[in-house]
Amino acid sequence: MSEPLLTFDLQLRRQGFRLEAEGRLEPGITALFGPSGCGKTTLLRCLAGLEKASEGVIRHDGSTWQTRSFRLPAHRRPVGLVFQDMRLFEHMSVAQNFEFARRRRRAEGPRQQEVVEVLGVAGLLDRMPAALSGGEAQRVALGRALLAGPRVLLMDEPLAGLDHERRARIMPLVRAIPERFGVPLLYVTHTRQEVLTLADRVMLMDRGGIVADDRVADMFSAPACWPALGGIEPTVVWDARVVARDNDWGLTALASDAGRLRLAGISCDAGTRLRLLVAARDVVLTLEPPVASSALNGLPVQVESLEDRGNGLVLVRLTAGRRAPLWAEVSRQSAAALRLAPGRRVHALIRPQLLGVPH
Ligand SMILES: Nc1ncnc2c1ncn2[C@@H]1O[C@H](COP(=O)(O)OP(=O)(O)OP(=O)(O)O)[C@@H](O)[C@H]1O
Repeated sequence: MSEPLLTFDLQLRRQGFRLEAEGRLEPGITALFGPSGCGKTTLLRCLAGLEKASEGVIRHDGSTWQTRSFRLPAHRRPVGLVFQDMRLFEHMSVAQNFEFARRRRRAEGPRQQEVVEVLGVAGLLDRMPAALSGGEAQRVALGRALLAGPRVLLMDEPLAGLDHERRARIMPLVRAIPERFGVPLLYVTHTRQEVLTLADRVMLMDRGGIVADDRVADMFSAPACWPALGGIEPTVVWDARVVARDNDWGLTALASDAGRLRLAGISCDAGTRLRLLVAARDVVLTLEPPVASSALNGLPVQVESLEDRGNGLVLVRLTAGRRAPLWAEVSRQSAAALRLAPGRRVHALIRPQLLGVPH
């Protein structure tokens, strides 16, 4: 596993609320997810040095930002902040906003040309903030944060004010940041879809504490986490990589821990990383590999355990390929007919859903 870049062990007391959060930020995008009022924004503010009453320790890549006796002021922490309300300087053009950020730099930062190109804002440089749409302003805010040369980017529901289409356009840009600029991102969101499409990891927060921190695929596949993720139905998330295109049939072949898969209706280059979601109700079990079926994806699987849901349905935990988890929901009658029991090998026909942004 890669070295953590940022570690924290923080406490803060307010009337009716107590933050006691310990964790670490890994490279890539970490979604900070949890119910309203659990302390997500407060944690971001503590990391940025904006909560004077916070106590505890923050270390970043060999340097110390905070201990019991020392506190690096907010303006000296190499942190970029992007909020929903993005606070561009209204009296400066986009180019001047960028220039201001570049002058604030204390260390190396990305080239403006690269940031402008990645965020697609070349045509906006002469505009004033008041003349930008919500999506444009958010891209400019992101550019400004990047040009200040942050070592950690903290984003608090940056896309919450945007409609679905604008979000969908900005998400791949956000997704590209850690790799392109070498900056890890802590991203507060209320939206499960954003967690699934954007994040490498999820930090689950509840009542002021970090209650779980894991890879998205592991978190979403674990029943113990389903209530905290908003009561999702049994589901697994698999990360996969495009290995080939079959242009005759318009199919894309993917490699995943579960085995080889094929998807229709997408067009991606070999090597593109994708994320798939497979809901238990989109899995059909058969004793033999299907001879004739319209399902594109059939995998040999092994039964791990069964849970009678009490409503005529049985939830079956399976493993596929290199121990990729899979859930199937079948009727009690089907479970009996297939003689499902731990260790039994059967076949699963699955219908994976592709999640928005390449990973
Ligand atoms: N300025 C403030 N003064 C006093 N209490 C505050 C202040 N800001 C937030 N709180 C309280 O601190 C707790 C944590 O708030 P915080 O905004 O960090 O939660 P959150 O998880 O970000 O919520 P949301 O998802 O609704 O944005 C809540 O109980 C909130 O009411």
